[in-house]
Amino acid sequence: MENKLPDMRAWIYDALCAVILKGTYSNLYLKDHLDELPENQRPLATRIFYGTIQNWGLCDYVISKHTDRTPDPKIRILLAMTIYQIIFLKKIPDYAAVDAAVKLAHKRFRKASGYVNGVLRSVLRDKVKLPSDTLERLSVRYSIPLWLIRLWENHYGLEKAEQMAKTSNAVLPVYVRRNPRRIGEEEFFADPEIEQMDADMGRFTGSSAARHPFYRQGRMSVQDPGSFEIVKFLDVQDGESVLDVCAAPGTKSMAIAERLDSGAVDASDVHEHRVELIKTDARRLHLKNVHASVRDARDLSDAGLYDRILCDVPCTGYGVLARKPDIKLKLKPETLDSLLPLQAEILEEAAAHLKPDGKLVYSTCTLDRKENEKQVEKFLDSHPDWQLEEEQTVFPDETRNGFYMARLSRREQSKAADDGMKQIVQPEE
Ligand SMILES: C[S@@+](CC[C@H](N)C(=O)[O-])C[C@H]1O[C@@H](n2cnc3c(N)ncnc32)[C@H](O)[C@@H]1O
Repeated sequence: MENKLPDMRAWIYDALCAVILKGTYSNLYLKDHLDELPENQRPLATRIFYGTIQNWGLCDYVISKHTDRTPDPKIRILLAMTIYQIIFLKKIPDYAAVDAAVKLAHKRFRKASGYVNGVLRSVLRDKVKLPSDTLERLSVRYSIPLWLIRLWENHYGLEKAEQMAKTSNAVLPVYVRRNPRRIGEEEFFADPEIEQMDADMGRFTGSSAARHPFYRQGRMSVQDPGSFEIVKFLDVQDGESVLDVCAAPGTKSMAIAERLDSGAVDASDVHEHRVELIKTDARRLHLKNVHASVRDARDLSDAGLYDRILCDVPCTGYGVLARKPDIKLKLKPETLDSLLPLQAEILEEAAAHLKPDGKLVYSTCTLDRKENEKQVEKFLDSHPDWQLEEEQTVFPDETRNGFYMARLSRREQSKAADDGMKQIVQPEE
């Protein structure tokens, strides 16, 4: 009988071609295609797939040391995924990884199989030395471009730069957030696949959170603890009105709305298809207090005043590289400062919609002072009636993503000035 199951390495190779050559998002590719593999092959295939993406720069460096030719992009992918296995996967014998690659090369691009064999045999024979310069070594070892390692060292010091580079390759745990409206703490954490961290968050130890009954029943969501910190930092009180101006896919909006008995969240985003994600998730979680709409945060002229505003602005995403390894493939120095004007405009526009006593949180999932501290400093310089209540940088580590958050409010004096009637003196009769 003909075997209809795909060869695992051919499957991984096709998956990497889709991500690296066509720009398909890795998580979406897995969502649509992982079940083509037998269940017992999925964890290893996922590891090799993500591992190759995370270590793309290192694998490419090794290739460059073993061949004078620039390989065809497809052959480079096959070489890289095999080198990843040779360097990192102790359980796979080197010869097995190389044989599988040569067989696949023979099937897919017959003529080049000799070249693939030659490069890989050379990799097995001679170990590659990493550069001796510290920053260059970090750059190659963790597949982060040198300009970004330099930026991190410059902004946060060498130790933190190394931590960020290292954890960009971490395999982070999956965390789940309890929906307190639909399930009590005791029942939630009695589930054998959820390890309790605090009253709301747990570590998910099962194979798929999205297939867990609690997820389908709207009793839990997937969220990184660093992202949930931003929600807590916004400090929303029951009954308050909340505006989330860059809300899609809605993770933080949902976390806020679940914790309100009264009060509502206006969750808007500029991309229509992403606003659909907010609506779908609000339905799944049975949240009627989330109002999703398409809106450019640079023009909120149709919005009123709010008690709490969240500006979770688009950013370079250097804090979430471990969970979104595709970002590593697209890192380019020219994109570095490209979002600064948009972030500043969003903050400026949103601030005009805060009630006098309200609080606004500006947050990013990146580690870059220009997008974080400097952005807030610039805002405060041009708004002397505002103050920084608190700011926090959460560095990514082996357990979670990295984030920046700053809570801003108006100063006491300006609150009084905003309350116009107190300043009016009645004319004498
Ligand atoms: C960091 S993500 C937000 C994540 C979201 N807060 C959550 O917790 O699920 C940034 C969002 O900003 C949106 N965005 C980009 N430019 C925008 C603009 N001009 N106005 C509103 N949203 C924008 C993007 O579509 C993206 O969904």
